[in-house]
This record gives sequence, C-alpha cells and structure tokens, in this order.
Amino acid sequence: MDNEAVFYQDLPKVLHAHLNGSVSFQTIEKLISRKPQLNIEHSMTAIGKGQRRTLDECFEVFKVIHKLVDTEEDILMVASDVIKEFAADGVKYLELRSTPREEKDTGKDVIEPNIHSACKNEGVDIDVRFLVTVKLAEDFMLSGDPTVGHGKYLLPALEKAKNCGLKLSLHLSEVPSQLEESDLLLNLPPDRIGHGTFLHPEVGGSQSLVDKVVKNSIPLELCLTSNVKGQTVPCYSKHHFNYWYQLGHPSVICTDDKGVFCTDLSQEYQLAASTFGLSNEDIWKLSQQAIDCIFAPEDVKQQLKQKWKELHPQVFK
Ligand SMILES: CNc1ncnc2c1ncn2[C@@H]1O[C@H](COP(=O)(O)O)[C@@H](O)[C@H]1O
Ligand SMILES: [Zn+2]
Repeated sequence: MDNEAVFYQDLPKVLHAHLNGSVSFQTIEKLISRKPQLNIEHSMTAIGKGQRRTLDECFEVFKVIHKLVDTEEDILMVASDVIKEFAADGVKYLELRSTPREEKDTGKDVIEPNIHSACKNEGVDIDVRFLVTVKLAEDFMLSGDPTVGHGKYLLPALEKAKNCGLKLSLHLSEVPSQLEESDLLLNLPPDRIGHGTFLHPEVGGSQSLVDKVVKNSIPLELCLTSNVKGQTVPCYSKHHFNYWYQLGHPSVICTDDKGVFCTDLSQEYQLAASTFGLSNEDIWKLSQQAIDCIFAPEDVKQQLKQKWKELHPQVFK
C-alpha cells in the first residue's frame, strides 16, 4: 500500500451501512458454494468498477443477495464477516442496519447478541449497533409515484417511534421530485438523513427544504459511489457532498452497500478528498465530526473522541 492508502486505512471512521448490501466477494463465494442449486453468479451480486445501474436495478441485486442469505446461519456468517471487514478498514463504530424479513428470524434479537460475543472473542476493535430498517418507509420513498397520502399514512408511525425515544434516520430525497414528501418528513424532524440527493434547489429541491435541514442541524449520510453507480448523481464531481460541505453542514461519509457497490469506507473518504481537493487534515476533521452524528449515547461519543485523540499521532506519523 502506498502512504496515501495507509492514511485512509488508518483513519478511524464511523458510519451506517446496510447489512446485506455490504456482503463482500469472499462471503458471496461461501454463500454460493452453500447454495449451488440457485445458479447465482458474482456478476449478479455486485456492480463493478465503471459499471452503472438504475436504482431499480440495484434493488434487483439486493433480491439476489436475499436469496443467498436466507437462514439464521447465513445471516450470522454475513454479519460476522461484514463487521470484521469494516474493522479491518479502520471503522471504529458501525451502525449496521438491516430489514427484518417476515418469514425469517433475521431481526435484531438474533443478530445483536451473537455479534457482540463474536466481536469480543475475535478481539476486533469496533463498536457495532444495529438499526432496524422499516421497509414501509423504503417502499414509500422509492415507489415511482409517491403521493402525499402515503406520507400522511407513514407520519404517525414515525412520530410514535420518535416519541418512544427511537432515533430516526430517513432515506430522504434519494430520487427526484419528492419535495412534498421530504417537506412533510422533515417536520418530524428525523435525526439523520440518508442521501438527501435532491434537497437543494440546484437539483430540483428547494431552499425551504435546505433551510429546514440546516435549522434543525440534521446530519446527512453521504454515499458517493452508491449514488454514482446508482445513477442518481451523474459523476463524482457533481456529488452533493460539495454543496453541504461548503455550507459547513454536518455530513457523514458512508458506504451504503460496500459489497454491491464494490467499495469500502477508506475509498469513499479518498474519493471525497481527491474529487473536492480536501487535505488530510480536512479528512481527519470530517471523520471526527461524524462522531457527533452517531446514535449512541454521549459517553460512547466521548470514548470515541478520546480514541481519535490517541490515534491522531499514529495516523499523521
Ligand atoms: C442504494 N441506496 C439504497 N436506498 C434505499 N435502500 C437501500 C439502499 N441500499 C440498500 N438499501 C436497503 O437495504 C437492503 C439490503 O440490506 P438488508 O437486507 O436490509 O440487510 C435493500 O434491500 C434495501 O431495502
Ligand atoms: Zn442507505
């Protein structure tokens, strides 16, 4: 590895990611050999370098992965591999999200206790939390013709969740023309926003959406490669990272689906730096500020900040 790559690898990082979208080539290999009768090939589970898909096509890829990951044993292997891979990539705190599937015991109850013991036994230096993805929200966000009626239907459930003290991260404005829906949901307000690709006026959003995000200081989860490969953003230099970075708004660089999009968090930071001319110190600051955006309680944030302090001399050696 050259010095530049070592810097990004050593850089401590935090993020959110989707469990089944994060499955690596190696893990897919193991899953394929467990289920040869499915006739699934690698080309069906990942989007390689230079390749592009529509967002709908990306969702077809997830369906293929879901066929491969359909027992408790599969899920535990996948979760354990994914966590080790993130840890090896320098991720110190991970919010791994997954969608419980009705027919399968794939929920938080199954995964979380197992993973905590696995992390302890293997001595990996990473703190992992599970977020439950609410599928209803995704159907709503991604359906081609969302109406305000949908939003009204969804809002009470989200309000209730928030009132119970749950933290909410919403995929918002990931696709264009969702102004009304985004506006409605921003009133909650969510604790974090996934993507927010089409919030600002330059891309068909609006200043009032931006103002709401800024006023409530809602951090954005930004996923460069995911958006470029999923074609919601035309190229890296047009990614909305820059818009929000120039505003000084809190943003967290994330992978979204490191397996499907063939990336890792080091690479995403490196892409942000090379595309927008950020220095290593700028990148360090970004990774540090991300700590304030995580869903863990204050004491965990303080511990992570302490870790960053200790690691700084090593990373800038
Ligand atoms: C590309 N941008 C995206 N936008 C919206 N939802 C996404 C996503 N990437 C992944 N997911 C959601 O995560 C699931 C896979 O992991 P889990 O089975 O939950 O662990 C996908 O099926 C989709 O629902
Ligand atoms: Zn996501």
